[in-house]
Amino acid sequence: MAQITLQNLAHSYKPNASSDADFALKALDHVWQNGGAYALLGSSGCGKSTLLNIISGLLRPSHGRVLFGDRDVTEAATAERNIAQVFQFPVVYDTMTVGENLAFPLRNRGMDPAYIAGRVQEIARMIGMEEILKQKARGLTADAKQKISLGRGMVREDVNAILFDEPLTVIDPHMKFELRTQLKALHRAFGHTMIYVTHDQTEALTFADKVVVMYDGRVVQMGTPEELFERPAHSFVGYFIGSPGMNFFDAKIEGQRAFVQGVEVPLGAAYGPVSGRAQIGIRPEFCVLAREGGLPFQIQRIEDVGRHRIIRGTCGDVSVNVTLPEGMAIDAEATRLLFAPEKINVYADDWRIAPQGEQ
Ligand SMILES: Nc1ncnc2c1ncn2[C@@H]1O[C@H](COP(=O)(O)OP(=O)(O)OP(=O)(O)O)[C@@H](O)[C@H]1O
Repeated sequence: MAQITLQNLAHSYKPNASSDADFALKALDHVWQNGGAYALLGSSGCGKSTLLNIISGLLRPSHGRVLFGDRDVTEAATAERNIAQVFQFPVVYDTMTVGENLAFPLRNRGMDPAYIAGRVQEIARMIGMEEILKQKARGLTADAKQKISLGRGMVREDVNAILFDEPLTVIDPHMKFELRTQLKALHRAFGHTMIYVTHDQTEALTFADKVVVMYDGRVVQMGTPEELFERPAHSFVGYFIGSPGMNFFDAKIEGQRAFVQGVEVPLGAAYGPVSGRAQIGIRPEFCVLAREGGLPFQIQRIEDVGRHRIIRGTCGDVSVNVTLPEGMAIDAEATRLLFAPEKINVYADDWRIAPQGEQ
């Protein structure tokens, strides 16, 4: 296993890239710690596959270096990098049995047969396939075949990293949770460095210790699920993480106060001068309906989403979502919206700014 370091890495598919817009992956420096479980999250086209392909060696970056431990592998082919990969669609040999498929990467490297047998048993147990090890893969469902692909991705103990590219795409929705849980268990048991690409925030947040959020070719934040929720570093993270995402208001910031639509909103901490477009961001979970104070609020509709309800409304011309906790009644006379001051984040040109005194 190895720590993976990306040094001043960037990639353009164009031969003579000049502007920022020409880069599918904008310059980044980043370290993936040995043994970490990472998710690479972002919407379609933000550069996730480009980054993953550079790490796996399928794509040579136009700028910068990739290190595995101390070794510069920028020019090294995939086979030399000693990584396992699991793709969107199952890659399974139909003519082989389930057990032979799982054993394939080990046999290929001439490992000891007794070791292979033990390791295949161990993996089969973890993916729930012990009973069908002798069955041919032909005729198995797409779910089952993808489970084999996942198992085969995990079978080698000596890989530098395991890369997953949207591995649950073909999996039935009710199976996704089970497989994610299994992957998490496999990570705990074997401690491999794992990088898991997805555009699904639930998959990212349940799988990873650290989530790397990409937007428009840039890594905009790398953090724990809690950090992404509490302190989104970029407005995109605020929108993208959470259901529904964060509410944003244009604001004027003065010390420990914001002014939104002419109304004073107390902040949880003091801020220095803000340059650029200033906004405050507040999650729907931290907004409260009231009869007085705060901003004028008009309810448009109420959605029941199981355990809680979401109130969709407006403050002036800004659409706002409010999450109403389970069991709480809606006050029909509430026409104002209050925010929990300590839960408000302040943004300048989409980037979060730290309040005074924050480390
Ligand atoms: N081979 C290529 N040649 C030229 N442009 C490419 C190539 N592959 C990707 N791109 C462009 O690079 C950008 C990033 O694409 P990439 O596939 O890395 O995004 P992604 O986040 O993985 O998207 P998806 O989730 O849809 O796979 C996109 O604008 C895409 O059109």
